[in-house]
Amino acid sequence: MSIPSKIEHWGIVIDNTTPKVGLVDHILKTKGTTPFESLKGLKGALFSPMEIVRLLEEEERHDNRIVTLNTKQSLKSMSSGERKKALLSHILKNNPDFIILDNPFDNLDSQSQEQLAGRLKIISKKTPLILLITRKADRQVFITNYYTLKQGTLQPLDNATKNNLGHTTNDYALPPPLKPTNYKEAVLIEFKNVTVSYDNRTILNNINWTIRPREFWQLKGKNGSGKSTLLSMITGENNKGYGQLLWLFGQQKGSGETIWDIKEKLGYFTPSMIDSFSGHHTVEHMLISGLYDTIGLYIYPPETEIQLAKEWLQVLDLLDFKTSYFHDLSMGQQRLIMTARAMIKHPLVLLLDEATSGLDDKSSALLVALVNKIAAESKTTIIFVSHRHERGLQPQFIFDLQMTDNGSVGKKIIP
Ligand SMILES: Nc1ncnc2c1ncn2[C@@H]1O[C@H](COP(=O)(O)OP(=O)(O)OP(=O)(O)O)[C@@H](O)[C@H]1O
Repeated sequence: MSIPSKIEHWGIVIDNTTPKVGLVDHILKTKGTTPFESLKGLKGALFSPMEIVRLLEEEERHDNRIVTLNTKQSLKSMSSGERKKALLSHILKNNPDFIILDNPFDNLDSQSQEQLAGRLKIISKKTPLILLITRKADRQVFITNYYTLKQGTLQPLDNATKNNLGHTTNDYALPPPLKPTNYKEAVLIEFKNVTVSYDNRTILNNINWTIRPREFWQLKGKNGSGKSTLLSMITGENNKGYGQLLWLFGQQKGSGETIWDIKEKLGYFTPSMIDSFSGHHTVEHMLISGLYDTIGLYIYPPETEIQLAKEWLQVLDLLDFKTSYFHDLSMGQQRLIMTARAMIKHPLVLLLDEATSGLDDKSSALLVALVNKIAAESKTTIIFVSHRHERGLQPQFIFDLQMTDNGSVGKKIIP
């Protein structure tokens, strides 16, 4: 197909209530009509988290390595930033006529965001791009036409929507735990000179990190710096901690603790937990399931737990959705519920891994407000992982993974 001489690009500002699959279908169906007249007859490619989930499933279920065919590393073992780079390179190899990019900057550290912005600018000279974005900061200079979806049709973005960054919180107190903790030690987690390597490549170099009760940490670091690796050593999912000086809740790693001993003390949320969850559970039951360390509830809960869920829903301002199905909520609402689900038992440590990725500004602000509230009103230690400078987040400490040729070193920063 021939590409028109004047290349047009579109930015579509979406929020977490926008049905993205429907939007992409809409764009593909309406190419050739306003505002996509110039795409008539052209063949597009999709760059999106949904596409990465699909490729991961291809790899997992059918051993079909589409994107990483010529590399040693599987998509699964790549960091999220590396996955995005691999997908974009794969798409470009196929020379699409236009590309729809769903929140391409999400999950990228600031340097990778700049690199991607530079790459897109170059691509934009030859290929029409349609950018779906949820964050104002992700607008690109080469895009002059911004749209938003209203009642199923795309309309030029008005100033009111452009500046809609408001958020609300309410004054309900955080519900207390059903069972108070009896943890008495001064330290919760301790890494002493911990080093992790994969395939002779050092990822984490001599990490020293002491985490105490009631602390509020942000874990930062560029893509591939080892944040997920470090977290997986805390959750017990990574066996690289064995034989190292790593203590979890007073016990040295590998000294007989079970994964359930650890899970009991942790509350954990990362958005991929929702991607892979397809059950039909009510919002109330999703919340209560955090008390059982399951995702979704498989028993009838006692009255005390139903009451507790109600109090949490009041805090979240979602009481009206108590009996709705979890999967019918917007993405922003789902993230609030999953954060509260991870917190409902008042774990010793609440781990939130990229909890705001893909959220629009308003939903991110609500989630950040909830996390700050948890920090202020509970005894739980928080570890919040995010690439973005999260506006309004109030951590006491930052653990910064700084990449070197010999793996990342960790630095404690007081913001
Ligand atoms: N099982 C594995 N085999 C080989 N390499 C791995 C494996 N797991 C992680 N890595 C590599 O270790 C490095 C750190 O990955 P990790 O996912 O911990 O980074 P990250 O800081 O969480 O990145 P991102 O912000 O992009 O998610 C990456 O280069 C990744 O490719």
